Amino acid sequence: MSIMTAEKMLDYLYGLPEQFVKSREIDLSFLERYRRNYKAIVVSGLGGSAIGGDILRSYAADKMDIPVIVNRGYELPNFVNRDTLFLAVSYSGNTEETISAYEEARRREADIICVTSGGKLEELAGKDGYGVIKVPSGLVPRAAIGYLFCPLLLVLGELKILPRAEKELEETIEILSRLRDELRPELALPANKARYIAEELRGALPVIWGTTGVSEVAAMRFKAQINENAKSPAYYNIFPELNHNEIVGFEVPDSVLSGVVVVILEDEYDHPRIKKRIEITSRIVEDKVKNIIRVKSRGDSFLARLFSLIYIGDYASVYLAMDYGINPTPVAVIDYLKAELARV
Ligand SMILES: O=P(O)(O)OC[C@H]1O[C@H](O)[C@H](O)[C@@H](O)[C@@H]1O
Repeated sequence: MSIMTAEKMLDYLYGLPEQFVKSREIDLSFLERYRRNYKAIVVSGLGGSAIGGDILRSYAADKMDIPVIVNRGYELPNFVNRDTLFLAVSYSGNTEETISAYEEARRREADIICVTSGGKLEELAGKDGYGVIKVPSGLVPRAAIGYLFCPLLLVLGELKILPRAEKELEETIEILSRLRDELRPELALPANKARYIAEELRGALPVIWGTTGVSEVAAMRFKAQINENAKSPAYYNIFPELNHNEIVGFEVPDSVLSGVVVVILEDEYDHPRIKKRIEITSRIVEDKVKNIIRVKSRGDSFLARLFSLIYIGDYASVYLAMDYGINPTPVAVIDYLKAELARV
């Protein structure tokens, strides 16, 4: 494991708690004209910029009386109209799907706020007269998850669509600050949970399981971080859904399953029936796969618990990259894809 190749990404990871601290200083005075009764919130973005929307969606599920929808594409659902608050999130500001969705939201006369570090999105929003929350540049989108999520939470809090989450943010900062010491590269196995997970995932096919609620988004994030950082395939699913299909897929010959490592992301507040499902399912698959790793969330509040799982997964994905001798930061194949798309 060489720290050199991953230095940049490890620095970004280390700085995550400070992203929450800095985000609390965002000037939200522009929100005066957004004080309306919206019928829906739509967050539009891709990859590392969309996941903040998913966190908001799951966080808001038991707190809001209007829906939060996450849109990952060029087009918008039919319901989007002038009663919609449309949050366009793109770290670079240049993701074509998000720009297309933004333009569609403008045509539908939705109220729009952009979260970006610049690019075309900032330019368009400036020209069209919409609010822009500018986040610091110089990171990669997936490393800016604090900067990209916090504004969504703060905007909805300021507009009284969601209760303010100051205490939750405080606890999240505390838990992440503690975790980064426990997960730092210098801390060896087995005490370092992220290094342990990476070690187990090396040479394996990662299958990540979360649960509806807190760990669902963490599972989705971990899968994507393994893809982009470690350049490895990975798949995710959630309880109870996976008990109705994926669980049947463990009857194939050993040769197919012997390379699979299942990571289960658990939360103390998981529904009691979900806890039972996790136990039974683990028993069913444990002799068939290479290993099962169980990871528990930390903290009390929803945000702290969710971000604790995200943080462990983020570190594990970078350690997996290091174990493979891969630089976690560049994503050459995505750059290639974008260049090819730009030609047509
Ligand atoms: O946040 P954006 O700049 O809109 O980028 C959205 C996505 O674009 C690319 O595909 C990157 O490789 C992803 O990591 C990123 O999350």
